[in-house]
Amino acid sequence: MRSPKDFFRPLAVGAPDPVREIPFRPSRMIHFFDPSNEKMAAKVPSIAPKVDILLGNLEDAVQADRKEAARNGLVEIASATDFGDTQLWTRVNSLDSPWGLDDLLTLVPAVGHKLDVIMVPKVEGAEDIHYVDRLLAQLEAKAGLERPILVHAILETATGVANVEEIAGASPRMQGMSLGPADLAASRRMKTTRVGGGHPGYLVRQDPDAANPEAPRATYQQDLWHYTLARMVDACVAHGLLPFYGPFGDIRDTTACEDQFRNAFLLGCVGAWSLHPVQIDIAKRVFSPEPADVAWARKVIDAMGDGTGAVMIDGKMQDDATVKQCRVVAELADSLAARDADLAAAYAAASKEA
Ligand SMILES: CC(C)(COP(=O)(O)OP(=O)(O)OC[C@H]1O[C@@H](n2cnc3c(N)ncnc32)[C@H](O)[C@@H]1OP(=O)(O)O)[C@@H](O)C(=O)NCCC(=O)NCCSC(=O)C[C@](C)(O)C(=O)O
Ligand SMILES: [Mg+2]
Repeated sequence: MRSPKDFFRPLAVGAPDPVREIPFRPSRMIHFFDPSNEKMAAKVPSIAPKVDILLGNLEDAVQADRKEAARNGLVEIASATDFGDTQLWTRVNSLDSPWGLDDLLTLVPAVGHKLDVIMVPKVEGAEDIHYVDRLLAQLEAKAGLERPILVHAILETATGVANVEEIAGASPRMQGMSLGPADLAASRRMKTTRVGGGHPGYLVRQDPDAANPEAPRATYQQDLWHYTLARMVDACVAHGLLPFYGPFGDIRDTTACEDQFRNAFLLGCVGAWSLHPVQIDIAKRVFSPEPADVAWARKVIDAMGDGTGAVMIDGKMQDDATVKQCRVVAELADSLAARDADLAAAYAAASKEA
């Protein structure tokens, strides 16, 4: 293990200094596109201003014989497009694949100055992050990059979940994590064939009615992903990283997608993946606090003065802890509103009414 004194030293001579804190930028959705798919690639300039993060996917969902086309397509798109304040990410192929190394060797010199974050799939432990960390430092030094490229891990194997804390703390480059429910289900031998979301068979059933044991008993579908997501959120927050829900594969079921995203939002995630244009607005809506909640948060912050003591507002007790909860909501609203005029107007109107 590196000494804490060395943790923030560059891992290659000439590489940029590692960041001390992960910058928070609006991150409500990571929109996936396949750079080898001409139709999707053609939509990039019009989608970029509508999303917080655009991700050129090189891994799963790109056919094996299209891997090079996807890699080269991403270089072309990244070079030709002005992304404004939208972040550009990529998901490279896994470290044990025939393509992962070439992805990094191609992308960093060619478009490293445009890439904010590299998503690494199937991360199993700190050793995977250490490998990428050193390699990126060497490539950054060689390319003369002035800011470090950050790393995002997908949690999609049982071993990765078991090692989630050490992955989160493996490098100052660690920006965040996402849940990978499809690979994780396979790795754990779970018996769901869905990509994220609930399952009708994973339920609890109401007790029988003693007076009428044969009467139908209500069942309640449970969240298969709650445990993993909660562990991931804690590991991320403990290490100053941003947690994201991953993909929701049932594109047509926009209602269940919204529910799953909202659970993740309430639990502490900053965003989710959008796999199809229809999921962009769902993520935008869900991961932006409700105007009424923002107005309430501001009211509590105003009433709490220096943030200590206890007061009653509209019948509810407020104190040093609740003002912190309210600051979380208000600060997120402020950072989103700074980039979104409609949201800024909605928050201002709701605060005026409150
Ligand atoms: C689901 C699919 C096949 C339906 O694609 P479609 O063409 O059948 O859908 P459509 O409704 O007919 O599409 C309408 C239009 O939108 C376009 N379009 C469609 N999607 C996009 C997009 N993302 N970005 C930009 N444009 C898009 C599409 O090209 C079409 O354009 P057109 O009107 O000109 O004909 C398609 O949306 C798609 O391929 N999405 C990305 C899938 C992906 O990236 N999967 C990997 C992430 S999930 C994962 O890896 C799991 C994980 C974490 O690893 C793990 O849990 O283990
Ligand atoms: Mg996967």
